[in-house]
Amino acid sequence: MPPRNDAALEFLQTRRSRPAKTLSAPAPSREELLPILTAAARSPDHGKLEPWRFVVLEQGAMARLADLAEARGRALGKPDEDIAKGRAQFDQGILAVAVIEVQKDSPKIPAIEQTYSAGAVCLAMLNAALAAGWGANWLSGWPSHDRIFCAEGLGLESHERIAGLIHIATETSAPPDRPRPDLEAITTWVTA
Ligand SMILES: Cc1cc2nc3c(=O)[nH]c(=O)nc-3n(C[C@H](O)[C@H](O)[C@H](O)COP(=O)(O)O)c2cc1C
Repeated sequence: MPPRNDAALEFLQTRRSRPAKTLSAPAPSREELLPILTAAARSPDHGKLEPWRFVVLEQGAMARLADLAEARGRALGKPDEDIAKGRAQFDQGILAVAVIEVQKDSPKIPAIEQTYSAGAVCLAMLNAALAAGWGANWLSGWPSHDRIFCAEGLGLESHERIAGLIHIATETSAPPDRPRPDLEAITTWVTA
């Protein structure tokens, strides 16, 4: 058996997100972000399709995306409350990495496995950012599922979608932990 990595196990057993709205400047520099992106890209990927890519949303992009979220909300006839929520994550955003699921044609790898891989990348990025000492939070929100927002705001093509917006910046407060799943209720041991 390889040696136990107690620090890694302890981190994985206690890690928790920091709500995006509690994050403040500074965000990681490009240099500081690279190891986080490297860790995220080291994720399980059946068939080595790399069915994902990253779009780093820096501070300068946030105001534009907030306005676009508002315009899309109005065009879609959404209630004011939803429009305010849709733009808030960009109004408050400091830096976020959009993990883009990029569906690849494959005779062997089903589309759903590419989706799972993109989700794995999101968690790997979140955990790498937390391990690096940043506050981080995986968000979606209705704009991230709106094709026109994705195309106009982030340049996504028709075979691409946002798997997650991983906000990364400086934590201001650690939230209380939330209730965690009852392992007994979700685990079945099959012995025969
Ligand atoms: C795909 C996905 C999308 C999410 N979108 C949001 C969101 O838009 N807003 C939100 O408050 N939490 C959202 N969450 C929940 C948070 O990322 C996270 O689960 C919660 O803050 C607790 O995470 P922790 O277990 O890392 O502490 C989302 C989670 C996932 C997996």
